[in-house]
Amino acid sequence: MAFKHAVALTGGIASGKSTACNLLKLYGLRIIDADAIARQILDDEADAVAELFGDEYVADGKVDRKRLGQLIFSDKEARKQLEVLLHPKIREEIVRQSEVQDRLGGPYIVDIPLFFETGSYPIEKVIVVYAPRETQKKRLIEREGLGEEEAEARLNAQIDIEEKRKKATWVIDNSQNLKHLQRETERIFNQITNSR
Ligand SMILES: CC(C)(COP(=O)(O)OP(=O)(O)OC[C@H]1O[C@@H](n2cnc3c(N)ncnc32)[C@H](O)[C@@H]1O)[C@@H](O)C(=O)NCCC(=O)NCCS
Ligand SMILES: Nc1ncnc2c1ncn2[C@@H]1O[C@H](COP(=O)(O)OP(=O)(O)OP(=O)(O)O)[C@@H](O)[C@H]1O
Repeated sequence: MAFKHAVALTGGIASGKSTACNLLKLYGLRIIDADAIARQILDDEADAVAELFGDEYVADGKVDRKRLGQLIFSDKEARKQLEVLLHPKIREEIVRQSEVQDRLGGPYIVDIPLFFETGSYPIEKVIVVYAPRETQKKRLIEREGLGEEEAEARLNAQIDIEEKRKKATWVIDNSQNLKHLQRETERIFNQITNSR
């Protein structure tokens, strides 16, 4: 069963999904945030994380996200293990929240960074927040203080942004400044509401 009123929002790492969602919120759209759900679930799974990867990844009962990020973006096998632990639970919670929002009617946004990678969400309309790979990399390095190599590893952990762009129902172009992103977001908000 597809979620009739849902619009998925995805993109690449640091392409501007959260920034675009904050702007869409200003138009009154409801947002389900997969990263926030994933954060909560990871905290609940601290014991399992320690068992899988070692006690050094947990301090005072909380997962050391920075340290875990360094591991999982440089080690494909570890990333797979973390995904096997978290993704079914993340999916379950997103589906639960989408059922609630679908009953309320639409449209509403489901911000899922790995929408195409997981391929497991019954949502037909998809916004891709687009910025070219080099721009993603620059913003990622600035935001996280990463080195070039670490940023490349994070980009390589996802389907390339050009591929995602081709599969979009709508593209929000975030290759320029924030003023431009505001105009893009308004344009897509109008298209979402007019397409119904
Ligand atoms: C590894 C973790 C602890 C790093 O935390 P950190 O605070 O540094 O990053 P944050 O959670 O803000 O994620 C930033 C971005 O990284 C990308 N990302 C996260 N996990 C993955 C992954 N498994 N594969 C590819 N990209 C990923 C997404 O674009 C996400 O938006 C965290 O990303 C995590 O728990 N990942 C596994 C859960 C997951 O797959 N989340 C993606 C959303 S469903
Ligand atoms: N148009 C823009 N111009 C300059 N900086 C921007 C622009 N859009 C977003 N940024 C900055 O780039 C970084 C990435 O943006 P944001 O956090 O919204 O991306 P994201 O896709 O949600 O990232 P992630 O995949 O890591 O969750 C942030 O530091 C944000 O402030």
